[in-house]
Amino acid sequence: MASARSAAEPGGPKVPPDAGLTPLEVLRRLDSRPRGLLESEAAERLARYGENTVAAARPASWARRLLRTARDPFTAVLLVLGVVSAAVGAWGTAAVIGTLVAVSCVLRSAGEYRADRSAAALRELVAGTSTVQRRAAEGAAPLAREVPVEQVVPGDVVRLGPGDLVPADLRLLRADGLTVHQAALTGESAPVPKYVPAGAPAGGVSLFEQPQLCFAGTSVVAGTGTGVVTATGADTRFAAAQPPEGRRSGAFDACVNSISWTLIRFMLLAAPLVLATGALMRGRGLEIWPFAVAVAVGLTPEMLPVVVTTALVRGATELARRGRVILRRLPALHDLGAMDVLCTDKTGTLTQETLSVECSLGPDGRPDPAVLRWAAVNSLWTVRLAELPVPDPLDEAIWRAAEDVGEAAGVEVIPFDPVRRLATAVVTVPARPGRHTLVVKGAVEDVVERCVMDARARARVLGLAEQLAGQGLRLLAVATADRAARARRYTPADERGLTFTGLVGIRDTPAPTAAAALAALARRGVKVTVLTGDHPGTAARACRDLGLDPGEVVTGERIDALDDAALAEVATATTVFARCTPAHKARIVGALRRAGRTVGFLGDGVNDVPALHAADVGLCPRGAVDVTRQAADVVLAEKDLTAIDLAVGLGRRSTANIATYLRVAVSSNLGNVLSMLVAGVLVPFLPMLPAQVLVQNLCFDAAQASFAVDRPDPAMCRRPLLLRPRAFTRYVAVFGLLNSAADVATFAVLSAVAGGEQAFHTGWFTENLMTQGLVMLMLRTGRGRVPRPVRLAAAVLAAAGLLLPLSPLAGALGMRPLPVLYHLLLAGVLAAYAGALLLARRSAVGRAGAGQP
Ligand SMILES: Nc1ncnc2c1ncn2[C@@H]1O[C@H](COP(=O)(O)OP(=O)(O)OP(=O)(O)O)[C@@H](O)[C@H]1O
Ligand SMILES: [Mg+2]
Repeated sequence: MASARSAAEPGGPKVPPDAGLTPLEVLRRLDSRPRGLLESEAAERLARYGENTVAAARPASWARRLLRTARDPFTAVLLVLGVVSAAVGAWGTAAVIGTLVAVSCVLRSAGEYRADRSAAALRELVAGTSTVQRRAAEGAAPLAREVPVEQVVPGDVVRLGPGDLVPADLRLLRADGLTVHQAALTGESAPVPKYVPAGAPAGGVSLFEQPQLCFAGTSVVAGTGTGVVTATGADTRFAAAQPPEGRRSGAFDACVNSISWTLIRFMLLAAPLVLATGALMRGRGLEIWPFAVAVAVGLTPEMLPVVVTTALVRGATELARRGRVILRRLPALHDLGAMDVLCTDKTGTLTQETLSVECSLGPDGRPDPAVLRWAAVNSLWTVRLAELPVPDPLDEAIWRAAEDVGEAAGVEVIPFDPVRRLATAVVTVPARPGRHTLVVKGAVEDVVERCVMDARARARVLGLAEQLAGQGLRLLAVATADRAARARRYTPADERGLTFTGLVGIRDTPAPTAAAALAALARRGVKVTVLTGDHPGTAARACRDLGLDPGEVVTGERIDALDDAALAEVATATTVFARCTPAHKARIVGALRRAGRTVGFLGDGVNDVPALHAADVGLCPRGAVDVTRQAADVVLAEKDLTAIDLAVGLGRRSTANIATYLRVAVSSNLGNVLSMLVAGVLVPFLPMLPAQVLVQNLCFDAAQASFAVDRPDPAMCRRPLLLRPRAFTRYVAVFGLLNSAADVATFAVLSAVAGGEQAFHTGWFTENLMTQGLVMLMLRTGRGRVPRPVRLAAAVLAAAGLLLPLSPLAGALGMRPLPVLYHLLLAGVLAAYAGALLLARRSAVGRAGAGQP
């Protein structure tokens, strides 16, 4: 990928985009034609100018990966402590810290590498494509075909349709109702219209405001267009704008960060505290710096990044294999586990994508095939006149049902957009020469509003719609208008003074696995809320068919009347929102998040993109349009909603394992630090040599990394699972104190049976490793058999505690063998400690901290 670029000419052909050139002049400068490039020209340009990718999209190198892992706060603090140690000449400490950092970074980047590799194959499935118009040979007809976005070259003629990502910087040649979302470049959240201005483009406005230019990194909200590529890859404005890397961090990252910073504050406090105690109580100076640093390092759960990555990679790989679910952002797995509300749109997600027309009714409610015929005229021309037809399930259903569409000829279209909820085709019919017929179809309320009819007739139509929607039908209202033919273009302002023609009812059947998936989510404590643009009656009925009680349906109009606080309250209590615009969907998601919920959003349309961005975790089916897939964190490779349930389960398992690691590691580290402070006062020598602190720490870390593959208590996975910093803090305080109490008891035993510095160091070392092994087995949450890696790690840890003082390494570590009596008494201390752990686990603090109800 990168090689093509390095061989490439920098810059590409120079076409100042705002130079006031006409479209033809732009084409000439790019050595292109309106009919598109030849395939051979495109291949030659691809080699010359390189692939159409921005540097950030290329896979990271090993060096970059390693550097990235070092950016984690613990690693940074450790590095600082290491550098300070080296500066004061404590080389041993500096070396051990260096080793800790290196091990953690290497393990972590290896994990990330594996994750990238295993996801790469699946990611191909969701890679973006674009439609280019090229010719096989001079004189051959141009052919519109999809190519991977990377293969778009300068001079290519590209077609755009709703849901497309603009693949490169473009100068428009034609456009129809084209609106694009430029937020990635301008921060402006409202979509802006793009068109080809009559005459040469006006100067003086900023580049992004120029209507004839579209930019890489933006996306098409509605309408269609054709444009010629002026710049690709690193030459685009998008590359120049250097978008912020990645996207917002989810709920899980926020929790881990909050816990991390609490610990870092503790660490920064621990070193000065040790120095001050040493100075005040024993009159010691800076010579105990290595000990102070060792204490601070002893507090860090250095393996946290490793455990997080390993647990995530394991979850993601299993998900890809079993559920064919692709995570575009690895930590999204945890957000799925924490999710307690899933907002979803309806058609194509909860109901089947293929729809079928069931009835075609006149204003009086009697069958009238003419209504369907007009609807088909509208469908046919809105699609035919689009630059890039995007198959719409409603339009497809209408074509299939309509037998003939008469002899209307299309003139122009005003494409559908989800805020207007209308699509209009302007046609001519042979019977009415010199006239234009506007054929409008769309949501019943929006069409009726623009029709000339009295209040009674309007009420009758709305009543009829209500009744049909109650049967679960999707409805399209059809209206027409007869106007004098004109050359001036039509706009939405022309959609008024219409004559109401009738209603088309379309059957919307539940997706096969939807009911089962909704039930499974309910069992897991995830509330499902439907946010649809459809009629309230249709939405309510579809929910009932899926076994979901719709309750009172809230419509978009009501949402507009609510402020954010009121909306949060309504959103928590509502199951179905109907007649939502894209902005409504995003507002509801935002309101739920502010109310403290962790929100997922599942949708497949362009109209779902703002909500996907607003959610903690965005999901979409694989068939969704490009922008939607880009906005989602999670892509369901198969149209099977039960995969969401699997993902939620795996997300919770991963979070539970990380929580176990944090609880065990932090509580025992905290206990150790407390004991060191206590021992610092009790004994006349350093309570533990820096090397001992660090070696023991290394042993703990290595053993506890096994929690990444633990099997947590199923009870933990039954509810949405989020690390709760408050409960966590209380938990580690209580268990830390218990741990320290066991240490102090050991000090008493040691002073009774074996005096001296070496004996103290050895005795405490042994006890520490053995209690650690015990805690690993007792503070994990799983029931039944302990997974082998955890069992093995705990056993090795305890054995190391017993055997290291007897080994040849003992001398180097400043340890010596201890009498049997000590070991017998130690067994007593351990038994008492185990009893205390059992009791504490059952207490309220123990249960809440372990995430149990
Ligand atoms: N191609 C179309 N032409 C005319 N009207 C349409 C078209 N597609 C949808 N509508 C109207 O707009 C309304 C909203 O549809 P839209 O697809 O924007 O909503 P949505 O939120 O995606 O709905 P869903 O939850 O069913 O997917 C529909 O109920 C329908 O009345
Ligand atoms: Mg939709």
